[in-house]
Amino acid sequence: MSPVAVLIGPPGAGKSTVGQLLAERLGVPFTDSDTIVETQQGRAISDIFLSDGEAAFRVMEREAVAGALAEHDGVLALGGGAPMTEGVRADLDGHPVVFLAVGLAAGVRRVGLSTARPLLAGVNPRATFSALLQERLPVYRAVARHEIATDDLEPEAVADAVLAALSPEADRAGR
Ligand SMILES: Nc1ncnc2c1ncn2[C@@H]1O[C@H](COP(=O)(O)OP(=O)(O)OP(=O)(O)O)[C@@H](O)[C@H]1O
Ligand SMILES: O=C(O)C1=C[C@@H](O)[C@@H](O)[C@H](O)C1
Ligand SMILES: [Mg+2]
Repeated sequence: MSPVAVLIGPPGAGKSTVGQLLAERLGVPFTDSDTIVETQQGRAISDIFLSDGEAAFRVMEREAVAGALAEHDGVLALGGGAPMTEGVRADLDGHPVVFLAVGLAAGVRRVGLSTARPLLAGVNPRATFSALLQERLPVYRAVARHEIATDDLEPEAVADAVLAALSPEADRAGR
């Protein structure tokens, strides 16, 4: 058993929102590596960052992703930074990975100033988000089979685009 779709992308790309829609459409379960880590740890990711640090979180995240890739046969959304871990990238090989892309303006608008995202909780979330996009874009692209630009699409339309990309024909052609 393995996921029918794995969604990656920066914070605010819509992985959780679109992932749930997609799972409903396909009649399969949805899970999110962030939720798996929080459930296993019994605390919020912001608390894990605060007390254990990011490196410790990345280890927990890698284990959560590996487990879900092996066992979850629905839609899986990954934490925004998960593909930056080499072991996660190796584990993603062969899975139907879809990159939900979002530009700086839309991304910042969507994430707002939520303290639930520890990496963006600094003094200049816009600059942080911009640097994060630059660093991660090539990595997201390298691991994904498909890329969907979400800036001008409602979540329902993004779900449509993911379904179209994952249709057997498009998938075989790597489109
Ligand atoms: N295509 C979209 N158009 C407009 N708003 C969107 C779209 N996708 C998501 N949103 C909104 O943006 C916010 C962030 O979406 P979501 O939590 O799904 O992102 P995420 O990729 O899971 O982020 P994170 O990595 O932080 O978990 C939510 O308020 C959601 O309703
Ligand atoms: O972009 C990131 O590095 C993160 C995104 C969230 O999904 C969480 O996994 C965590 O806040 C880190
Ligand atoms: Mg999410």
